[in-house]
Amino acid sequence: MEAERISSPESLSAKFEGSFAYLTVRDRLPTILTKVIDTLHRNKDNFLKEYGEEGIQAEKRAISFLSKLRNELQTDKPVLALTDGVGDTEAWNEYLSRQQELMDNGELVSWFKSPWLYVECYMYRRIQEALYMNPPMHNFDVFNEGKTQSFFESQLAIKLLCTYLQELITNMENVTEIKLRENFLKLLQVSLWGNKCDLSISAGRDNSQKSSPIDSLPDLQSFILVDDSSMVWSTLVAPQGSGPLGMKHSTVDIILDNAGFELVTDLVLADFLVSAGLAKKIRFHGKSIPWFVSDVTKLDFDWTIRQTMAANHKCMSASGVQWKHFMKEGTWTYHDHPFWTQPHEFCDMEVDAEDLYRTLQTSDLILFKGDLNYRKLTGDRKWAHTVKFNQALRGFQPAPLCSLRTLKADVQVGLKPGQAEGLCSQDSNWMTNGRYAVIQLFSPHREQ
Ligand SMILES: O=P(O)(O)OC[C@@]1(O)O[C@H](CO)[C@@H](O)[C@@H]1O
Ligand SMILES: [Mn+2]
Repeated sequence: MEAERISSPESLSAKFEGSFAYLTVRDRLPTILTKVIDTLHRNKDNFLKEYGEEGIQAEKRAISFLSKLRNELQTDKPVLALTDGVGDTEAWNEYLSRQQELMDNGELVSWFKSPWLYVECYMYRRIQEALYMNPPMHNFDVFNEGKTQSFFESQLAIKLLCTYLQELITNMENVTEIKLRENFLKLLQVSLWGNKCDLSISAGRDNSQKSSPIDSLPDLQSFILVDDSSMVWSTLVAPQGSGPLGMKHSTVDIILDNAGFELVTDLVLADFLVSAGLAKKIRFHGKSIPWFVSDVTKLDFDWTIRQTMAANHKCMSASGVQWKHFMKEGTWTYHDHPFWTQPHEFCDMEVDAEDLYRTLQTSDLILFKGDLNYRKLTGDRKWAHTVKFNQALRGFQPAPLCSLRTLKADVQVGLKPGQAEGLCSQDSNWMTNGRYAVIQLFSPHREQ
């Protein structure tokens, strides 16, 4: 494993002028900070109503902290240690020291010189610091409005999807294995394309699902660059090559990404897995702080189930009621380990978050949703496109795992020779425009 790490390519970074990382740090991150500041301004009256003068003072201090942060970023100042003294502060500051050791010629870790993955995660953690340092604002989710809006803007697609799910469940009894497999593959793809709807890539602008998620699948098929979905199915139904369909008592872990439409697609897939007897337990993993604009927190997760239950639409509310029931009886559980909101590459997990790694080792299949998880799986490095997924994981192999990701960052491994060149000639932004996707599996049980 050590040899593999030594041969790892360089991290993506804003130091490569003109790269997507560079443009993100230069343009997208300051825009997001400006929107956060605007959100605090707009909520001034609410803070006054809720907390009186103390609320207003806290809001002012948080805004000034965030304006300073934006300035630090834009002028490429050194990255500062966190001072808020909460549970993960030390881990963050220790990670900063690690980054410092990687710098050449005594240069300081800074926004435009250090790994993009690190500084981008760090920005979201600093936004949280602005709130932690200014109670009573510490529980305020600066991204809440965008997340709830994206859920409401996708209502039609959500209703269609819930209707589709309820029909599948009603007709589940005499379904053949071929049909079951077909339905599974469809819902896996719906969950995959749900990842188009994130608000970080659009710097907070509306990016919701407007068309029918099932009807669009055939047109999207050719945009899936790596499609290991048949092997995902095999992993689910007979992981060790034994056991009849549905007898495996599998645990499936879903590492969630975005709230809004994407979360609904994940819940629908999870419902199908349980209702079809393909999984016995689903463990959802979300974020413990607001993260990358649209990522799911526990509040978003619970809110989404409540909203779905309360919908004035038969199939949607039936789905919500079922999901609430799964949570209540423990068939579904929600977890938010702090590691998910730290900047580490996942190959560090076994050492830096051993408890989480041990939990994931008990999984039969781990689904990693979204682009940021892919970046962390592959370390956000300049891999050649033909490098095997397994190699880019650099020893991160807790259990069979599958990435469901639309491409929104310039890292992609596991392509066939010539595939990337072909894509480049058709669409020069293929790695970052979210039009393409992968369903990419690593399984210790199969030859890589
Ligand atoms: O993980 P997600 O929600 O699919 O994507 C998050 C994301 O849009 O944020 C970054 C842009 O700031 C991109 O690298 C990345 O694709
Ligand atoms: Mn996200």
